[in-house]
Amino acid sequence: MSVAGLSFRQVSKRYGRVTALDKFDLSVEPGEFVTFLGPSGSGKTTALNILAGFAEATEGDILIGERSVVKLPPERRNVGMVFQSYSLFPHLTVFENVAFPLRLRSVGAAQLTDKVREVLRMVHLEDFAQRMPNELSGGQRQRVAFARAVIFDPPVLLMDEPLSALDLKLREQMQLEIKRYHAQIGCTIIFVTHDQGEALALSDRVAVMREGRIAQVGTPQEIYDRPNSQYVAEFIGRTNLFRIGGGSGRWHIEELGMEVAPVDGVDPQKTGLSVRPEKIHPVGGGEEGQVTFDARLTQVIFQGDHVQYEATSPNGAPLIFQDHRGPGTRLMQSGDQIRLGFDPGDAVPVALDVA
Ligand SMILES: Nc1ncnc2c1ncn2[C@@H]1O[C@H](COP(=O)(O)OP(=O)(O)OP(=O)(O)O)[C@@H](O)[C@H]1O
Repeated sequence: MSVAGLSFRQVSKRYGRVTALDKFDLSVEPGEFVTFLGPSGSGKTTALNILAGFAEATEGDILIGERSVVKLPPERRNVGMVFQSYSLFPHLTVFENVAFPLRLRSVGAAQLTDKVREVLRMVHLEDFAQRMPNELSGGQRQRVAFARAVIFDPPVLLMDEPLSALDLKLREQMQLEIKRYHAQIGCTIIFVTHDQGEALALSDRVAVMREGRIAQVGTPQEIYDRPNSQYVAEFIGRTNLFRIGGGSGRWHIEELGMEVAPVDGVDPQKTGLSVRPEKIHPVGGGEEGQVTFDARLTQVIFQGDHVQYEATSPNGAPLIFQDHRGPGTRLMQSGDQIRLGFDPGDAVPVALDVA
């Protein structure tokens, strides 16, 4: 099987006065697993539909491999698809649904049967080959759709919320299957989800979308550890966002009533400091080099392996932090006065949303 990279080049899509995609630019390497992540309406499905050929770009170009595909119908783009809108054929059995792409390609009977069995085994549906789609659960249908999409070893596989109908356990199982499939076959995958955990778990790179554009694209670790903006920091996981006040010289963190060293080349007017909850810890006092401050606990949420705390700073700003529990750790109580601290290196400058 050949593996193809792809690129969106300044692709825009307008529906009347709505701009669903706005000069969208992205290059994906052959074999890469890239996820489009973003809130409802940010343009994820539009980007995938245009790549698949189900919608036409208003302007711009799309390349799969070296070839522009914008003039090709969906079936000539040679991509596998698991789309909610691209449902199973209701009058065909599971076996025939899955075999369909091979019949289109005139694959011989023996090879076809072997291959259908193999992919049905992969999605744990080998005993369901003779069922009709209306005799399956939503999750089973999604797995048949996945089997049908991958059966012809497509160089590019597109998936739009393929796991949304599954319960948590099955969802995690299918995530592993998709990861295993990708590691084994190495095709290029474009995956759409609004589940950030799923995006971080599966992808080589995540493109965080906002109003038809990419707000940030990077590895899951880059996106989580080094968000470039308040939008990305708040969309991926939870964070504490501190405002910077004061003039030149040292920066004044308003919420904590304290000063920190400025970061070169960063405009404090347009910048906040994002500190992830797990980077803030209770401290004994006087920790060298740490930013430390007083707080009062307002909420203690026990989560098994860790505890999630909510607190307020002396000037009433809300804070969140979490602690992993060592053996015999005493849980703090709501109302406790504590001292918290973080390493200044864990405060990431992020562009503030313009009000
Ligand atoms: N056929 C259409 N006609 C008019 N507007 C559309 C059409 N399809 C999408 N839009 C608009 O384009 C924008 C992007 O929609 P899109 O479906 O790409 O978002 P999404 O990020 O996939 O959202 P969701 O997570 O809800 O599926 C939205 O404002 C949507 O209302």
